[in-house]
This record gives sequence, C-alpha cells and structure tokens, in this order.
Amino acid sequence: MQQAALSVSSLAKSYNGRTVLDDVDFQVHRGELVAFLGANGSGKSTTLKCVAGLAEPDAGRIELDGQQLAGLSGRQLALARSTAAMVFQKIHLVPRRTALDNVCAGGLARVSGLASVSPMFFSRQLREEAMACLDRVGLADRALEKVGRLSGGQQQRVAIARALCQRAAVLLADEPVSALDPNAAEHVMALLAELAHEENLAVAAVLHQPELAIRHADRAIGLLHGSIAFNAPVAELNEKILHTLYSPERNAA
Ligand SMILES: Nc1ncnc2c1ncn2[C@@H]1O[C@H](COP(=O)(O)OP(=O)(O)OP(=O)(O)O)[C@@H](O)[C@H]1O
Repeated sequence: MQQAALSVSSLAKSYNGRTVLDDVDFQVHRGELVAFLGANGSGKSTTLKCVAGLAEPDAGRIELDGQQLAGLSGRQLALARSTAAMVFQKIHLVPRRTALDNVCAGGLARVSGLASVSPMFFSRQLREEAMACLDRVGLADRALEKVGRLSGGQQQRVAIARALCQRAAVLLADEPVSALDPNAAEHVMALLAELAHEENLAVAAVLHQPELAIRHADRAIGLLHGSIAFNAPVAELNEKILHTLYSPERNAA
C-alpha cells in the first residue's frame, strides 16, 4: 500500500493532568475520506489540533507526507505543516474580503514581499490558481462577492477552496458541517469525498452525524475517552459500535 499522507503513532496528550489522548495510532491515505466519530470530549478535535500544530502533543509521532514533524523547526516545520490544511466549523474567513482574496490567502506561504502583506499585490498567477480552486468547489461565479454575503454552505466551500489553494495533501476538517443545514451539509460532505477520490487528497473530518460518515466517508475512526475504539470501513459501523461510542453510560464524566 502507498505511504500514508498522514501517519500518527502513540499520540498522547493531557490537560491539567487529565489524559485526553492515550496511545492514538492511525493513518490516512491519499484518496480516502476518514470520518472521526465519538462523543463530546472523546478527543476528536484535540487529535486534529495536534496534527495541525494547534496543540502540543505530550508524546507520539506525526508524519505528514512521509516527513516526521518532531525535530523540524522554523521554515522546515512550517513547510511540512503546510502539507496539511485545516477547515473549521467556525469558518475562519475574512468576511469583508472577496471569496477570491480569501482563497488567495491559502497560497500565501508560497509568496514573499508585498504580496504577503496585501491582496492589492497578489500576483496574477496566484489569482488564477485561486480562481481554479473556486471553480473546483463550484463557486467561480461568486469569486468577487464579499464572503460575508455568502451562505454558510458557500462560505465553507470557500474555506475548502482556500485549503486547495494551499496545495495541501491532507485536509483536516473539524466539524465542517456542524453549522450547516442538512442540504448544505450533504453538499459539503459530497465535495470533501469528491476531493479525496478525484484529487487524491487525504481528508480527515470530525463529524457529529454518523449517518453522514456512512454516506460519504470511506473509513471511520471512533474515539472513546481518548483512545481508538473503532477503525474500519464505514460499512462495518453498526448499532452496537455506535452505542459503544455514544452511550451516556460509557461517556459519563
Ligand atoms: N485547551 C484545553 N484546555 C483544557 N482542556 C481541554 C482543552 N482542549 C480540550 N480539552 C479537553 O479535552 C477533552 C477532549 O476535547 P476535544 O475538544 O478534543 O473533544 P471532542 O471529541 O472534539 O469533543 P466535541 O465533540 O465536544 O467537540 C475534553 O474533555 C476537553 O474539555
């Protein structure tokens, strides 16, 4: 099997002496959409945050596109990290800027000088690439619209286009559809699956709706109290497993 785009082993994290992640191992390959499931507080977001560098693991090994992050620093670390892009539930876009400018921001790690300071100086090449990314998510016709005027589902698609403009191999989506209505959620999940399958991206998405995982993901990873309790194709998810992951008795604080 080809090398995993994201490989995590023995990941551990505690907050204030309380274990939040314990010996977490998993891989995500290019071409697959993996859904992270589990009750509130089971450690899903912390897992993605450790991969993205937004939380510092206590132990463990994280590899992005074959490159181990531990031991890297400065520009090397920033470059390795830029292989993974994060798409959040609360969409981190600049509402008063156009969709196109927001998407261009995904490519800023590759530019220097004035272009990295103001959209006024974005190069034609960057704008063309951003436009292609907007086209990929079906929003080319809204490129010059201010993002604040777009719907939640459209904004999430702009955020995904920004991740594409970053040329990331790994897309980390933390509750990408939690704030969306059912139709928009279906649309965004279908887009994430399409990007995994057609653009050969590795997509890891935290979801609160197992039925969305079953419909759109290839594999599910279920977390229970910071440990992996399930890691298999979504076809193997059943009532018993979902009960284990979500039952109040097992998830009592
Ligand atoms: N910065 C932090 N400081 C202290 N505790 C934290 C911090 N971030 C997360 N935690 C705790 O770590 C545990 C796991 O949180 P995490 O957000 O990873 O869970 P989750 O599975 O994503 O939950 P949810 O579905 O509610 O988003 C929780 O008990 C949470 O309170």
